Amino acid sequence: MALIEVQNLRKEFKRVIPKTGFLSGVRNLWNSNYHTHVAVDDISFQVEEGELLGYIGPNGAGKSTSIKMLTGILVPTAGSVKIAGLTPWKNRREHTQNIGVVFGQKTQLWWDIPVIESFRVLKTIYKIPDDQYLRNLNQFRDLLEIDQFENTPVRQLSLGQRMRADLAASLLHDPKILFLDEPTIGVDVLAKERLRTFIKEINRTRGVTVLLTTHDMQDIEKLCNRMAIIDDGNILYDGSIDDLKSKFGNERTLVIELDDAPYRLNLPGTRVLREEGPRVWLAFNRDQLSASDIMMRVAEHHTIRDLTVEEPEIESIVREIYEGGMSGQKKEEEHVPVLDLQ
Ligand SMILES: Nc1ncnc2c1ncn2[C@@H]1O[C@H](COP(=O)(O)OP(=O)(O)OP(=O)(O)O)[C@@H](O)[C@H]1O
Repeated sequence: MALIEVQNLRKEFKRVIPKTGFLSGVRNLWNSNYHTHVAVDDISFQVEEGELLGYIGPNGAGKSTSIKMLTGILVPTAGSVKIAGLTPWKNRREHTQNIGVVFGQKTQLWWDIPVIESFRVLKTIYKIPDDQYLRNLNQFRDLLEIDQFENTPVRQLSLGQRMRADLAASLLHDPKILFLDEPTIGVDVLAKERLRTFIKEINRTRGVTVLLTTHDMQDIEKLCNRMAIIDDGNILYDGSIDDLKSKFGNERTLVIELDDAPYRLNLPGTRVLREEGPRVWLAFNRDQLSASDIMMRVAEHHTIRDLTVEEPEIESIVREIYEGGMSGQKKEEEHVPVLDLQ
């Protein structure tokens, strides 16, 4: 049995349709006109122990609502969730012992007390034995260097420091599963790298299963081997990043440096993305053309000094899926128009 089993999960929110006009403020107090908003429509997936799953989607797709149901904060309208055999919103106490949660936008720590005091409060709440607490604290001092700021109140920490403290706090009780909702949001490049290294390390060494939501595709590329793309409350894609690239990322870019300016470089099946002096970036569909075909055609008119083939960026594949859904047909028509050879 998988560690996380989600089946036909659905969440509807009732929203009041506001009354307008005379005394609307008062009349809205007794307003019983609702419309139903479907935040999560019908989601099913499974996560095996030790997996690191990226859960991504555009704003409003339903990611946070899903995470809130998986952590037991929200009760779904329909569907089922079993995590380590428990139903999160029914077995909240036992479930809380199994999970750690970090919301990048909101700290779980107490704002006005030093970080280490927050940790002590958590030690009491989770009934963490002394030896386990000290072992974990020392490891986090080592890996996250929290000793540099553990006596500082949370409100005085930088965002990167706060995220390190939140991550450490979420793991003090040795949870099996870690839910990370945008853990790198707003932090600088170096701090992001440090957080990613830590997440990878605890997944590798402790076998912690991680479900990560993020808008940063670098997080996904560097951390996850599997990703689920969600939009409008439904899963559009669930699979490996390599599969996503090979199924949907059939566009490659050939960067050619010529001896002269790329005059008359107008080849069927390619699209000029950029020109910079003697360099030109040509997009092509690798199912229809090969880099060597293009090279030969270019060599008929120019002397080639250098060339490289760039793989598709996961960022651009995901952007295309957000914009055009999963239809490969649409993407090909839009992105690789056939040009006439001059
Ligand atoms: N408590 C609520 N009441 C009414 N509608 C809600 C509530 N919470 C979320 N929604 C709506 O449900 C939809 C999904 O929201 P959700 O926060 O899950 O999206 P998200 O994928 O996490 O977006 P983002 O990337 O912007 O955080 C949105 O349209 C949102 O407005």
